[in-house]
Amino acid sequence: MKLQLALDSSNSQEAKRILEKVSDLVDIVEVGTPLLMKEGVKVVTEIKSAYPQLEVLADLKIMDAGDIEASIGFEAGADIVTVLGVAHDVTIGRAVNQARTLSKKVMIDLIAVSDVRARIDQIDAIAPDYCCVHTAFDLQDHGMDPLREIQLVQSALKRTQMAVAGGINPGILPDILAYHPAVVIVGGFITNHPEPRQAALQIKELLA
Ligand SMILES: O=C(CO)[C@H](O)[C@H](O)COP(=O)(O)O
Repeated sequence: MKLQLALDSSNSQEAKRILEKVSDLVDIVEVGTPLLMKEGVKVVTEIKSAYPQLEVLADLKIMDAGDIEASIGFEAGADIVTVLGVAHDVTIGRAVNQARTLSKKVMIDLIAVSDVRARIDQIDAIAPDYCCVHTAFDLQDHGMDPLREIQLVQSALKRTQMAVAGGINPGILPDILAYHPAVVIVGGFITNHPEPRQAALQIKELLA
């Protein structure tokens, strides 16, 4: 099971300071959407060259032009790019083809997919690398319970591995781990913690 650290600060210096403290504890470092919007894909290049041993995910949340936008992330040094599950199948397929050509990976983000039961089979048929059950930032204080969706996705996926994201902390993590996700994505619990390393160690202990 991999730990993905989401760096969603819009300030790359701050994001890099946190990464420096926990880089030995994480498997994948995510350059978050706010950071990409503010500073561009050059942050992906900088982080990949500073930490070549880590996988770097560019959270591009691609919605169209799957091959063009995925290659922007891959050419910048990303190992994985994200594509929205609400995008058309052809968009997901083009991003996946691009990834296969370059020996890279695609993670599909199920954020805002209304009928997950129907969509998950269609996405799995395209065989991206990961499919992420994601509780949106904007819903995290609305008492969302992701476990039902996690269970549904885990039982439906045949060709694709499951990732889980959105407000993950040590309180909910044990319940999530019961569904054996391939990737656990943690952002704010680590990055907003007064002691990010302590927070990351707490998560690692639960993953062990
Ligand atoms: O993609 C994201 C928001 O759209 C975040 O990176 C993801 O939700 C993880 O961060 P957190 O643990 O703070 O929710």
